[in-house]
Amino acid sequence: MNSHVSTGTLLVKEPLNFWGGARVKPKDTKNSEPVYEPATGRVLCDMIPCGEEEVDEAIKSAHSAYLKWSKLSGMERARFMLEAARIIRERRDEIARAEVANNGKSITEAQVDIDVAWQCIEYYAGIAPTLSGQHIQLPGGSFAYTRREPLGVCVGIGAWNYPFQIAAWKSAPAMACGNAMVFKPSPMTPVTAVMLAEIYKEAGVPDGLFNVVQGGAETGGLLCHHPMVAKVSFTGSVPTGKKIMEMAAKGVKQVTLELGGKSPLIIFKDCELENAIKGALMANFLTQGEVCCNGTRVFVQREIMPQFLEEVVKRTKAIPVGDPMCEATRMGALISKPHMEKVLGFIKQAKEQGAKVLCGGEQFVPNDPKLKDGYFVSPCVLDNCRDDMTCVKEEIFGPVMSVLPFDTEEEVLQRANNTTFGLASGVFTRDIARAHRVAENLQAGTCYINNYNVGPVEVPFGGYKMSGFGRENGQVTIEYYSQLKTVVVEMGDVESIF
Ligand SMILES: NC(=O)c1ccc[n+]([C@@H]2O[C@H](COP(=O)([O-])OP(=O)(O)OC[C@H]3O[C@@H](n4cnc5c(N)ncnc54)[C@H](O)[C@@H]3O)[C@@H](O)[C@H]2O)c1
Ligand SMILES: C[N+](C)(C)CCCC=O
Repeated sequence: MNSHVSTGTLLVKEPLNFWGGARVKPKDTKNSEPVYEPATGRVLCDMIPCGEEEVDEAIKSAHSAYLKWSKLSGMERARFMLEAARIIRERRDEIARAEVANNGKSITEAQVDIDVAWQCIEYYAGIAPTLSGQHIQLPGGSFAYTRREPLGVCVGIGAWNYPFQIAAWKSAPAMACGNAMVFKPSPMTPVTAVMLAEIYKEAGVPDGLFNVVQGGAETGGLLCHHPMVAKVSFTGSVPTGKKIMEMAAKGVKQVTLELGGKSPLIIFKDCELENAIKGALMANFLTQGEVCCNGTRVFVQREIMPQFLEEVVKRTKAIPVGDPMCEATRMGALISKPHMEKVLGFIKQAKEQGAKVLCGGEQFVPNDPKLKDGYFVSPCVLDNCRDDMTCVKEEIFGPVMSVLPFDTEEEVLQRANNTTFGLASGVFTRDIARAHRVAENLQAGTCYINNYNVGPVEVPFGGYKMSGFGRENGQVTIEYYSQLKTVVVEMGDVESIF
């Protein structure tokens, strides 16, 4: 793949599976599915799902790499990981362009995603040498110690909104702890995970340490049920997350679930309004609104509602939508035609239920003829929303902001928490005590104070309630990719009661 890919030019012909240290041709092409370039509607490549035999080969390849990798010291693992991070930095533009062609997000955002990916690998490379156990003194000179050990072969299953970044978020902590991984990207975005696999190989990790199998639900099921798999880390929707948990339960495998959300963003009248407006845009329109932690329920204190709406609508209308490979574009195309239709359906239903469209919410056809069949939707702000409307209750996963007025802190907290989701939340206020009180009382895995959707790799990310459990990023994720062994050492004689 070259770094000069522009919209409408990329065709992917190479095999997209990777195990044993090389790309692997699919055994059977009969269930092949076309993969589209969202900006043009053109076929980019075929996704050919892996069957039982291929999944088994990939897992066995991972297991043999695990036996070698888990015996390395943290410093040794870190060296390979730092080299992988360096190669990603070097190939940033090429990977970002492939991501844009496959996902439809703007090149500006894709470049940030690739940066976050290498930062994540670099971060966990830094942690790998620090992994250690504890020494516990016992009576009579005896003692115990703990060893932090890897789990074995871990499976990563990804969503389509951050394809490369999700693969890095899962593989980096897994590898730092001494595990191997078999990763399955979404069938809609099969292109870039295999680039990560090639980069790890180039960095010198053992063949089989990071593998990619392509496929959808069936392949995902084969991975979850495989007896040699110790853990499944899943990113995707709540309904699929429930199935993953059921499958993992059969083999008593550990699970991390990074699921969906319908997060509240609360804007108090004492906020710095300019920042709150920028925050609301960042909370809703990154990656065409296809972001799990988006703050799509924007609660605005009644007194500042007119100014907020005027400015937010003005700036939403000014968002440049179009060719995602252009530097000036700030919003690209949605992932697929059915998804675009689903998002437009949510907007239609919102209007039927009484919401007022202040801007956008329509299919958008850019002037450039090559984009005429792309899946573009103009970013939408909905007013007159009520808590019982579908657009306020369900995850739309598109560029749709629902704005809701509120009067008091107590009231808004109750309404913000009135959801089965709990991924993220946000609050804008100048009152420091209020900010921390609200953060404490919001039922969500993350609360942003006076910002939204910033995601440094050093801080843990994950859900409360039905948005899942386990964490990605931050030091705590080590807990989710390792297990603790206790070794008890007797220095005297055995005292037996028998
Ligand atoms: N919390 C997070 O970190 C996070 C991040 C990104 C996306 N998401 C969520 O992901 C969703 C959008 O992604 P999606 O549409 O790809 O989700 P999805 O649940 O449809 O699919 C996710 C992955 O699961 C696989 N899969 C589907 N059925 C399966 C089964 N029965 N067994 C095993 N694997 C199966 C898919 O092939 C895909 O790889 C949204 O709800 C979004 O909020 C969450
Ligand atoms: C926008 N963040 C903070 C990068 C999170 C992306 C992960 C969820 O879809």
